[in-house]
Amino acid sequence: MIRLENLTKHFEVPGKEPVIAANNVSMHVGKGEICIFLGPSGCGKTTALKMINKLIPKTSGKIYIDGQDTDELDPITLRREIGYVIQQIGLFPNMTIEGNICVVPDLLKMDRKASRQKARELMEMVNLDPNIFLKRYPRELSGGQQQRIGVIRALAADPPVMLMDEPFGAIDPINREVIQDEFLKLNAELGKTVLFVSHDIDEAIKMGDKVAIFREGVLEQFDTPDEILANPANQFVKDFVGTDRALKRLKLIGVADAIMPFHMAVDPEDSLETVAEKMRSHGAHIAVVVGPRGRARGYITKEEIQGDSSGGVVDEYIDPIPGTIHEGDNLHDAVSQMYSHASDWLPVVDDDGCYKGYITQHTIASLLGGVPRKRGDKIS
Ligand SMILES: Nc1ncnc2c1ncn2[C@@H]1O[C@H](COP(=O)(O)OP(=O)(O)OP(=O)(O)O)[C@@H](O)[C@H]1O
Repeated sequence: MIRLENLTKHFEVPGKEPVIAANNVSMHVGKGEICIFLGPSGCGKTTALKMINKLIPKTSGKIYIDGQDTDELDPITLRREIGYVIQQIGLFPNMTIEGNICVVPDLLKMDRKASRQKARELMEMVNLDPNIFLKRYPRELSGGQQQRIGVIRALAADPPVMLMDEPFGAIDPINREVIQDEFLKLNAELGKTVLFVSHDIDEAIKMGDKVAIFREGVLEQFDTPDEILANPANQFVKDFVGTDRALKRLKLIGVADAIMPFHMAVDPEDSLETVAEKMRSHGAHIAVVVGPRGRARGYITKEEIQGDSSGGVVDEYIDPIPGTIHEGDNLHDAVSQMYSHASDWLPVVDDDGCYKGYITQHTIASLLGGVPRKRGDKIS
């Protein structure tokens, strides 16, 4: 969808050597992918982004969007295809929120009624009540709400490509997490191809299908977040991603993908003999006792029941569960829970609190030691 070929930018500085802000940068970002431009201050992230919508003229190289050489497009036509979101937001203070969102559709003379309806839909998608906010002015919104409007405004004309320059950089950490989640959800539905500047490695890991790490205009590594964390290309990338890169990888793996392949759900009235056999055949150390409504009521261990030949039932050996983890959480959340409960395993539950299976520290450790993973890979 977006292809950069040897993209280069030299800024001429009077009386000095030119600054090389982009040095032969080549990459391809597929349709619907989110690519994060990451790197320290001054490494050329913003310059690379602004060359794509011609806010900064390139020195050399090529930029293709959907196979089209952007040299052949005038800047106005090009920018119609590209939504642009910046940290400073830049809403027009004298226009209502509705007016702000519909600026580009109105300029493009798109159907007024349809664009206003679209504005309402987009607002609902980021949890802003259109009946309350559409008629307000930017100063009547919080910073986080204004930034949501900045994102919606860029999406209003339905461009296939979005350029986002540290869009959530000025938002406090808690709201930033919320707005990141909202954006991911929104884009899962809209499927835009997104280039997103950040200097926050955690944001990059969370948001990016691909991450491009820059240093002094050079693209040092371009890969999936997990590949970058598992196999940094050089010492610079290794230092940049941090010494806790193994722990960061935990955020990339969903709890649902690490559930043990056997559920080991047993009934309180099951005989110990049957359960012991079931555990033996699966090599399981734990079985989870599930009540009539599907909730995890407790657990039993292999060690506890293996010497019992009294013909008893599971109910006699139930220990309380150490806590639960939701199937939609990630392994970082799970490990954190395990440590806080001093447990090496956790039962996984769904929205209704029903038992779905369990995860163990041992499996998590072996997942991290294995080959880099793509989002959605399951354990085998
Ligand atoms: N108009 C300009 N004239 C000269 N040098 C410039 C100009 N614009 C940017 N630069 C230089 O180009 C390099 C890349 O700047 P750029 O703004 O792209 O970096 P960045 O990675 O986005 O940084 P930050 O994270 O601080 O925003 C820097 O060394 C910067 O000083």
